[in-house]
Amino acid sequence: WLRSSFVIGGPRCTRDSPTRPAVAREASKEVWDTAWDSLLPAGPDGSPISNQELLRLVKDKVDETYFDEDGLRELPRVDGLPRGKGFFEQMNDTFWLKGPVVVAPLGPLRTISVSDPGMIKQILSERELYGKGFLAAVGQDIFGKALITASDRELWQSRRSATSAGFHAQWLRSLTEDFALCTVQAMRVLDDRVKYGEVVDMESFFLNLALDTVGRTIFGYDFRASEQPPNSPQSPIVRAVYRVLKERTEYRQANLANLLLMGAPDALVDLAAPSVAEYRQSLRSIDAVLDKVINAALQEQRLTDEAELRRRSGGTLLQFIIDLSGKQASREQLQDDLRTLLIAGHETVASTLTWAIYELAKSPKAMAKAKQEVQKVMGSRDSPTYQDVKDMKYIRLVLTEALRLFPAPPVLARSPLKSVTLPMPAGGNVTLSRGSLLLLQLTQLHRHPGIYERPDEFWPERWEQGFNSTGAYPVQGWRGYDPARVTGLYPTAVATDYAFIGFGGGEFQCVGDQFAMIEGTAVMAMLLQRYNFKLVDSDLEAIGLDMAATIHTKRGLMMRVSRATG
Ligand code: HEM
Repeated sequence: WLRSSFVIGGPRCTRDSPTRPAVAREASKEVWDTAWDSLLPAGPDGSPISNQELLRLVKDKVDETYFDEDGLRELPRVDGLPRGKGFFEQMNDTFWLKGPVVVAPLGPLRTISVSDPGMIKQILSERELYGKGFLAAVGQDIFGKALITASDRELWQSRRSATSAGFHAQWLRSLTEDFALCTVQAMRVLDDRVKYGEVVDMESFFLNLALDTVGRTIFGYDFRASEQPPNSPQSPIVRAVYRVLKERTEYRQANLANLLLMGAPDALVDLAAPSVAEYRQSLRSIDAVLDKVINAALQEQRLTDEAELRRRSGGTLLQFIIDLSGKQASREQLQDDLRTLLIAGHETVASTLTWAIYELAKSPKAMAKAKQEVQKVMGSRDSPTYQDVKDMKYIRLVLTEALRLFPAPPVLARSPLKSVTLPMPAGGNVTLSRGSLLLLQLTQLHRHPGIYERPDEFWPERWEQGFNSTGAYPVQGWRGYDPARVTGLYPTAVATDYAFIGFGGGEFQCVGDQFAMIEGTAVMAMLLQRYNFKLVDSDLEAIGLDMAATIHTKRGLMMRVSRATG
């Protein structure tokens, strides 16, 4: 999808001939505008952008192409990427050629891609001025109306409060033990494969492990994914989860019909699109499990106040939400919340761990340093504590650096809820109409040559000291990075003045960021303590990259894993 945001569209249509009589054009424009306004009127300023209103994005493109009406005329355009190069090189070239703000086609729509930290800061930190627009609409049949997709502010606010209260400090601390238990379970299977000298797909390993951790900690269900053969899970529920993930990341890019058929009745879908029917069946299987765990949590319900709940250690996030809110949240709402957490908290963590082990295996110095840290902090203990996670700073920087290079997701989408004027990095302003589709390009921001020294290099130590704008591309107004501003487990958007937004920033910042960092650090430490890792092929071109909801490999991350001695 990300790739298509640059590539789809082909050559731009030519604008209207200048010889066309201006009067006729004005008249037809008036008819055209009136038709749109009566059929699909723009909503009032500040209101959520409805799915129907999103169709007005097509109008913007037609206005530009046929009526030469284009408020974005001053911005550079991208029609496609240079061929025959790797993804990151292509993004780099585009940056150098066109700068950090470009207009790019996405099928029949027009997008504005941004990779300047100042503009991104303005977009992410302005409360209530931007919604998630297009991407929220596209994801609604998967996530329902929960945090990621709730365009209605009141609903989003209520789900955000309920969920983020659940991620309280006491619970987060107690999670380290759960993460360790899941990792021990996964390592048992890994040990068998290591014994027989098999090549292991570490991407699948991490996906399975991250599914088990989310199941255990968020809603108390043991998927036993780590016990399944990688890439061909036998349990129907694990298969269903992966089928839904695939829908999110692959099928929709490959076949737009899947998306168009989402509202169609089952009988029609069964006939017209077996893959959509299969996807719907998978969603139903997941909901059946969620129904079961919600029932169990309701039976256990002990209504109590938030202060008491915050002192509680252990238990699942679901139990917390149910004990806090009683029957305020409907069963349907709880299902949407859980499906959102299941998907948002699973693939992202697995992707970060995958790229972290890839980079460590490529960098013997970083690997040795990481292993030394584990040895120093954990000694002969084989499961980390929360204090260990805090003490293993280098491992946390390894994860941060992997997330900088391979952000998950690689793009954030936003749409202004009313017309906004944004200052441009090189001076001047750009005015965006309500509903415009903004794409914040994390892959470019995180490799910005004016921010990061040797931007494409894996170099976790860069986060140990402060840095300011450098090199041939100075970034006006960027405050620089100061480690003194890091208060939690990783450098946030605020600490980096929006140069690193691996967990987003502003009001929609990731609700599971601490959860993810604790999990990532505990899992990585346990693996480094027990095994050595060697890449079968380190070349990214050979591994193959798929840009989707996360950056994942085309064929898995194949590694030779052996038991560490000593
Ligand atoms: C390394 C792992 C993770 C990464 C890189 C990550 C990244 C992100 C990012 C960038 C956003 C902001 C999206 C936007 O602004 O449009 C986000 C939001 C979110 N994340 Fe994460 N995430 C991770 C782990 C998790 C985990 C473990 C959970 C839950 C268990 C989670 C749940 C969510 C939810 C619910 C949102 C939506 C928040 C809202 O809109 O209020 N994430 N995540």
